[in-house]
Amino acid sequence: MSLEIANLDVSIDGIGILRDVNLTIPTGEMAGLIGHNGAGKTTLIRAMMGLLPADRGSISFKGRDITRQPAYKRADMRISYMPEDRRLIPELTVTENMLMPAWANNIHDGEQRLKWVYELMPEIADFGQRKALQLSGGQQKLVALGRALIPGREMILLDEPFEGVAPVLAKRLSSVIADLRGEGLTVLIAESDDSHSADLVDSTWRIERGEVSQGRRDSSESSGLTDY
Ligand SMILES: Nc1ncnc2c1ncn2[C@@H]1O[C@H](COP(=O)(O)OP(=O)(O)OP(=O)(O)O)[C@@H](O)[C@H]1O
Repeated sequence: MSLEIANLDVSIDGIGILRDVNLTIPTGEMAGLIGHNGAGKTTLIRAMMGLLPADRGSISFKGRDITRQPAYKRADMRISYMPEDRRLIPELTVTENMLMPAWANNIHDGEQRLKWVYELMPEIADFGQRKALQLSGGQQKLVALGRALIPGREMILLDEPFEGVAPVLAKRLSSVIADLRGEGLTVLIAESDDSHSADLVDSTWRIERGEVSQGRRDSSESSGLTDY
């Protein structure tokens, strides 16, 4: 098992947000985390990244308890995430933005990994010398995915990657994520509904008011999602 979250409680400013979360993803699999706005997707991803402390419970990655490991250690473990709001540095070029995590985390083969990312997404190589502020929101999402892939070689957490992206670019993002299959990467995709992730994932988890339950795909259901 790659990721194992057990009995996790997380609060923000003393208000309980996540309650008794249990979630597992086997190594190399893709999982969907589906929940409405405010359900707790970002909070769970931030807790997994070590950006929010756990009140109770544990987060383990490849058998190692990382619950209280500081956030910067995630890059050492090759875990990375793509924030919902992209967080590119507008005045830097696309290439500089992509290499930023390599510079910040002493990743020595960053340039080599960048080359691989550019092969995966040739369209972003084409605007590598442009400043991030010159790109559309959807193009910035592609760059943010590429940037997450520089350190994220074991696991990447994608926070609403399709949100606000025009259909044609969302399709492209889906196909890039599908191409990651076979790379041995463990992937979590948070989405408000499963419209883009349904065809990508091996398992689906639903989050509602900070509580997580496992769902499965069922072709007989029009929604495509059924509770166990
Ligand atoms: N900094 C904060 N201070 C107080 N409450 C917060 C903070 N961040 C999130 N919350 C609360 O935590 C709950 C979960 O929010 P979260 O952002 O994790 O949801 P989400 O599923 O990612 O939704 P969205 O798609 O809207 O980002 C919400 O009720 C939200 O109001």
